[in-house]
Amino acid sequence: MSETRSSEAPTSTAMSGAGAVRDAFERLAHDTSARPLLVGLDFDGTLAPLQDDPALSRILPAGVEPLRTLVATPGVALALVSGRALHELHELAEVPVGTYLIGSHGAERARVTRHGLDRDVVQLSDEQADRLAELGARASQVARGRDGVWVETKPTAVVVHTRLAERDDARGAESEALALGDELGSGVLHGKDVVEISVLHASKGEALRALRDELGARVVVYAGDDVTDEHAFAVLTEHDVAVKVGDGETSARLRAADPDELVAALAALAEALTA
Ligand SMILES: O=P(O)(O)OC[C@H]1O[C@H](O[C@H]2O[C@H](CO)[C@@H](O)[C@H](O)[C@H]2O)[C@H](O)[C@@H](O)[C@@H]1O
Repeated sequence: MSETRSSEAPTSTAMSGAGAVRDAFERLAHDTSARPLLVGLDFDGTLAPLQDDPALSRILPAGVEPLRTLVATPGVALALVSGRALHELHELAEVPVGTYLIGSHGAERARVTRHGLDRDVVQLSDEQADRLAELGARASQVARGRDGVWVETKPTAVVVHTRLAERDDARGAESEALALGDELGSGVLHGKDVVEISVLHASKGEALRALRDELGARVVVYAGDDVTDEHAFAVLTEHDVAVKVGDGETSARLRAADPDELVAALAALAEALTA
């Protein structure tokens, strides 16, 4: 039933080096034809270092001010594009008013306003809601008896987390979760120590492309760390800027070593935009 989205093998090796991303961002800031500019950023592993407990994830302090500057710059739009449930992304990311939030890998969308979230509400059909409930129950069975494996429930998906489990338990749980996704899901994402089974078709790539079209963005910057971010890289053009954060195969042309390096490059972008 499902479509597994993590197996689309990225092919190229990104250009690394602390200066490469910063240089590309600075060039973009000085190129006035690159407006409207849309900056899309993944959250976990990109703006926020990975944590054993997802509730503890926070944007790096050095990233807060650059994001404010991006949103305040005419001709520039900021979007966080995450697998997180929208309400959770809003709470954890603490982004400025005006930021677009894309949650649940594209299934949810909102804009941050002074009065809270202006959001599109996700409506599950009865069939989808029933399937989500069944997925939750079946995912709990996958976790049962496996130390460190636990289940997160989101508005459109369940996630089997394995970061805290020993290798055999993690592998066993991931393999059973993938099979469960094939049986009952509409889409399966195999990310970093997570298998996410959704009852809706959605992807970061489709959501990013829709936002780009709405805003009429001429250039898009997108940065992300996980295999699920490859779907966003895949919709970019040769004029856009794709940045893989951390290790791993990717179709992105540039690579930042970690969230610290990415955030430093965002600071350079913000500074160049206001110079
Ligand atoms: O698209 P993202 O913003 O990267 O969100 C993807 C998933 O993020 C969370 O899991 C990941 O981060 C956790 C906290 O650092 C980490 O413990 C886990 O191993 C990572 O996969 C979140 O819990 C998931 O629901 C998101 O889909």
